[in-house]
Amino acid sequence: MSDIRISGIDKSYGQTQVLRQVSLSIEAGEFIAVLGPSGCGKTTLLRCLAGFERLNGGRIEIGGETVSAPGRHLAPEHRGIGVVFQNYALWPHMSVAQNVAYGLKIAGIPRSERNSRVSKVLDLVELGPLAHRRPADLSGGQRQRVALARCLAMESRVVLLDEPLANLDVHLRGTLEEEFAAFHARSGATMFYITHDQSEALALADRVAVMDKGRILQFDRPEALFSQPQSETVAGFIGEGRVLEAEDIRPLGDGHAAASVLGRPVRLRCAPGETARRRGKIAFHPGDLHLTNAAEAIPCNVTRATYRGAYLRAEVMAGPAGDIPLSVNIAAPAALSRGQRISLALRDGWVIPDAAPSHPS
Ligand SMILES: Nc1ncnc2c1ncn2[C@@H]1O[C@H](COP(=O)(O)OP(=O)(O)OP(=O)(O)O)[C@@H](O)[C@H]1O
Repeated sequence: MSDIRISGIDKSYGQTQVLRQVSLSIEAGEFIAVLGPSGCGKTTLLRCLAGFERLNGGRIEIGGETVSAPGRHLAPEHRGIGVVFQNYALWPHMSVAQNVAYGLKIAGIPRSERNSRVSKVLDLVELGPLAHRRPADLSGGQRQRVALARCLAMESRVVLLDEPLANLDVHLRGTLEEEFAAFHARSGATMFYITHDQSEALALADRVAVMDKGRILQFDRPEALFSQPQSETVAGFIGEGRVLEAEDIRPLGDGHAAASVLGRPVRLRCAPGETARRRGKIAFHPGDLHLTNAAEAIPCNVTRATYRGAYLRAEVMAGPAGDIPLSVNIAAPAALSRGQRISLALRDGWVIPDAAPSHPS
């Protein structure tokens, strides 16, 4: 079994602490993504897991075996891990087949078995006809598939992917997202995918760890990150999330709470343990705001309206003082113009828990 337990790891380079008490518990066969802005420590976390870095504290176990801990450091080649780097790390002087075979050769697999494994995995990733090409004569997507074939050939039970779609065009990214999902289904490997692109993370992963400044803020299913963020940072980071102040929050006992937002009564979702509070923060998305004629709506002034095909995107200034910027998507056909007064109703939102745990794991 290739479950991964990362427990309270710290990593510093000189005086700079890059990872702070990072803990993640990943089930065997799970596809998880680590999502965070540039410089938050994603690659460092991957390098620690792969064994390219030693820890300053904490422990990493893979399949029940301690691979990193104080006084213990298992070499990368003994961790049963495959890594797909952004630049694919292919040997330029070797053919596709030789690149895939190389790890097997180093591991001492006899030639006949090597050859049969290589041709099998190249067929799986549909590169059989290109087996004799050099990496320089392949497209970016094909090189990516060679890197995946290498993990398949090594029968890696854990595959780490470091921003594998960066630098590729939108069309190819879509195709390769499907490729990763298919690879995961076929291999049953535990996948650890790092990216700063939330659409990739949300589309591919069973669970996503949101990381900022060397810490894990929340490790959850994509839907939970979107609809039940545990902190303002996560709320603002996922899906154009917006955070606003709410007053007089009163839980109703059914997973909802009544509150006042921008001086208007609203009904929101909340955590089961939520208690009555005078003030708090709420999270919502542009799609939660709707045009309305209701008397209790939020008055707004349109500052910009942009045609987006299926909907019109409006930027408005809202609230009694007209000083709160909001974004709203209005279903087509719609016509709005700058300076127009409209009324919006907030139909959904989430009360951000007050004292958020760092993450559930
Ligand atoms: N070998 C190193 N020596 C010193 N500092 C380092 C080293 N490697 C990384 N850092 C620093 O650690 C921090 C985290 O870097 P890391 O590459 O892990 O971030 P990241 O989230 O992967 O960023 P990106 O998405 O830009 O690759 C950065 O401030 C970086 O400058």
